[in-house]
Amino acid sequence: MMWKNIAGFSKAAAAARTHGSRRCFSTAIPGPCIVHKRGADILHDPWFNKDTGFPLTERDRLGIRGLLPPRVMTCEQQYDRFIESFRSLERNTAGQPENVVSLAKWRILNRLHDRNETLYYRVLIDNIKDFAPIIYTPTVGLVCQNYSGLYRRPRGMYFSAKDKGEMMSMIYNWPAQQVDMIVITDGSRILGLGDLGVQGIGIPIGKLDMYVAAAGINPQRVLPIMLDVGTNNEKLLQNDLYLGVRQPRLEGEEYLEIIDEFMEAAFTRWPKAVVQFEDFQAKWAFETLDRYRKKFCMFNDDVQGTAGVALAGLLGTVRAQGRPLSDFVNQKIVVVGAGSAGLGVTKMAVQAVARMAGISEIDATKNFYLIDKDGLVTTERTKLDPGAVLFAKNPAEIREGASIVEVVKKVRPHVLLGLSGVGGIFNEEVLKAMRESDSCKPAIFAMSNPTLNAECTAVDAFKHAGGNIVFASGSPFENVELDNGKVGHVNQANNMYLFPGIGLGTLLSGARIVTDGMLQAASECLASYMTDEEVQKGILYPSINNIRHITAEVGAAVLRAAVTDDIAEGHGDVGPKDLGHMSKEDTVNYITRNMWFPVYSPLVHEK
Ligand SMILES: NC(=O)C1=CN([C@@H]2O[C@H](COP(=O)(O)OP(=O)(O)OC[C@H]3O[C@@H](n4cnc5c(N)ncnc54)[C@H](O)[C@@H]3O)[C@@H](O)[C@H]2O)C=CC1
Ligand SMILES: CC(=O)C(=O)O
Ligand SMILES: [Mg+2]
Repeated sequence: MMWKNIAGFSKAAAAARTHGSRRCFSTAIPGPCIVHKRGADILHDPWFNKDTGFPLTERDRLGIRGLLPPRVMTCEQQYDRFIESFRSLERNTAGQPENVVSLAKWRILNRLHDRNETLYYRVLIDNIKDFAPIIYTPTVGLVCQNYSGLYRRPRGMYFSAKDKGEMMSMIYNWPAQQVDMIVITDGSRILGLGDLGVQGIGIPIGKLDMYVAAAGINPQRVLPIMLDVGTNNEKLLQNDLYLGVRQPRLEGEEYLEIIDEFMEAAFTRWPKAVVQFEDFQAKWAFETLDRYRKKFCMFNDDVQGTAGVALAGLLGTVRAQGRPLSDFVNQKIVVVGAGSAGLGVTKMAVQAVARMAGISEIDATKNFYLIDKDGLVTTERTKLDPGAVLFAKNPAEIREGASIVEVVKKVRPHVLLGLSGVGGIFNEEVLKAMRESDSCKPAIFAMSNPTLNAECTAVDAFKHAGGNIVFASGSPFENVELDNGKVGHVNQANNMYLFPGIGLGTLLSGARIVTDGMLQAASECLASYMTDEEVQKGILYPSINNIRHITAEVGAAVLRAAVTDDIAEGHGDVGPKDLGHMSKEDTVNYITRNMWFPVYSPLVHEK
C-alpha cells in the first residue's frame, strides 16, 4: 500500500540529517577545472574568479600576477570577510524600512554572485536559512518588481517576441557547453504579484540558486530563461526604464509558436536537460504542461511541485491529529484559489484519496471544496474552468459562489488551504470560524507568496483560530509564542522542498520525461521525512538547514520511480542497468556523490 513508509521514518535517515550549518573547509585538493581564458578575463568571469584567493603559482600560470593585491587569502578568510560585511550592513540598516533593508541585503549578495560564484554559493549553502528569504521568496518578489531599476549585469538568456526564427542559433550564444537545468518563465504571474513582464527573470534566477544550493547542480550548468512575449502591465508599459519588449502579450498561436521554438532550440543543443516551467499564468501553465510533458523532459513547478509539497503537508496534518494515514480519505479540505497551484494541489490530493480508498476520482472529490474569486465553485457556474469541472459541488449542498466564511462555517473543514495570491483573505472571521472545525488540530495553510500576499499571518492564525492549529505558509514567518507559554510552530509549505529533488533525480536517471509516478514518489518521500514526534508538535516540513539531505532523498525517490517506470536511461558512465541494481541507500549515495559543492579548483588553462 502506498504511503507505507510514512509513519516509520528510518533511523539511518534521521542520523544522517545534519542540523544547523556545517561550515567546514576541507583541505583535500579538488580536481582541476579547465578554462579557455587567461589574464583579466578570468578575474571578470564569476564562474572562475577566486578574487584574492588565487595562489601565486596559479596567478603566474594564468597571467594575472600583479592584477591583484599581493596577499593571498584562503576561501575561509574570504568567507569570514563577506559575513562580516553582511553583519555590518545589518547593523547599519537597523531600524530602516523592511523593503530598504531587504533590497540592501539582496544587493550585497548579488554583487558577490556577479563576482565570485564559488564563494557566493559557499555562503549561501552554509547560511541557507538566513539567505533563502533574500534570494528566494519573499525578497525575490520585491527584486522582480524593481528589476529594471536594479539591473546591472546580464544573467541568463532572454528570448523575445522579436527573436522569432532566430532561437535555434541564439541558443548557441550561451557560453557553457553543457546545461543540465533550465528554469523558464514568461513573467505573466510572478508569485502573487501578477504580470511583471521581463522583470520576472528574477524568479528563474532565484529558483536556480536553490538548485545549486539544495541539489548541488553545478552553477556552470544552469540557465535562467526569460521568454519576453510582452506584458499587459500598463504601469510597466508606461515606464521609460522598463527593460522588456513594450507591447501587449502575444496570445494564442503566436504565443505558442514562440514557446515551441524555444523548446526545440533548447533540446536540440542540450537533449538531456531538464526544463522547469515557472510562474506562467494558469491558462498557459496547463496548456504548456499538456503540450510538452510527453515530448520533452519538463515539469511545471507551480502545478506539480506545489501539489507534491502540499500533499505531503496534508498527510502530515493527519498524523498531527494522531490519526492513521488512512484517515486522509475522511479529511474535509477547503482550497481557496483555483489557479495553476490550487488546481494542481486539489487534483493530486483527490488522486491520493482515490488510490487510498480504492474509489473513483469523482467519488474522491466528495470532501474537497474549491473556491475562486467568485466564491465556491459549483456545477451552476457559468463559464466553468475545464480544470475545475471535476471539483464543482452540487449547489444543493452549498450555494454557488458561497464566500470562504460561509463554506468554513457549513463544512467545518479539517484543512483550509490558500493559493489565491490575495493577502489577508483569511481574515479574523474566517479564522475564528476554523475554531469549529471537525478536527482536533485544524490546519491552516496560507501558501501564497510573497509575505504580503499570504492569506493570513502566522500571528493572526494562532490568535484567531487557536493555539492547537497546525500552520504553514509559503513565505517564512517566525514561530509564534502562545499565551500558554508553548510555541506555535510555523512551517514553510513551499515547493522548494521538492523541485530541486525532482530536477536532480530526473537528470541523474536520464529519463526523457517526468512521469506522475516520479512526482508522487517525490511527495511520498517528503511526507515520510518527518518523525512522528516532530509531526505531533505541528512540524510538518524539515528545517531548510537540511535542504541538501532532503533533496538527496527526494532525488533518489524520483530516480527510483523512473527506474520502476522503465524510463531511466542512465547518466554519464552509469547505465540503466546500474541504476536498476542500486539499492535505496546506493541511490541516495549516487545522488549525493553527484552534487556539486563549492570549492576552489585548480584552474588549468587550455587554448
Ligand atoms: N507556497 C508555494 O510553494 C506556492 C505558492 N504559490 C502562490 O499561490 C498563489 C497563486 O498562484 P497561482 O495558482 O499560480 O495563481 P493563479 O492566478 O493561477 O490563481 C489564483 C486563483 O485565486 C483565485 N482568487 C483570486 N482572488 C480571490 C479571492 N478574493 N477569493 C478567492 N479566490 C481568489 C483566482 O480566481 C484564481 O483561481 C500565488 O501567490 C503564488 O505565489 C504558487 C505556487 C507555489
Ligand atoms: C513558490 C512559488 O513557486 C510561487 O509562489 O510561485
Ligand atoms: Mg512559482
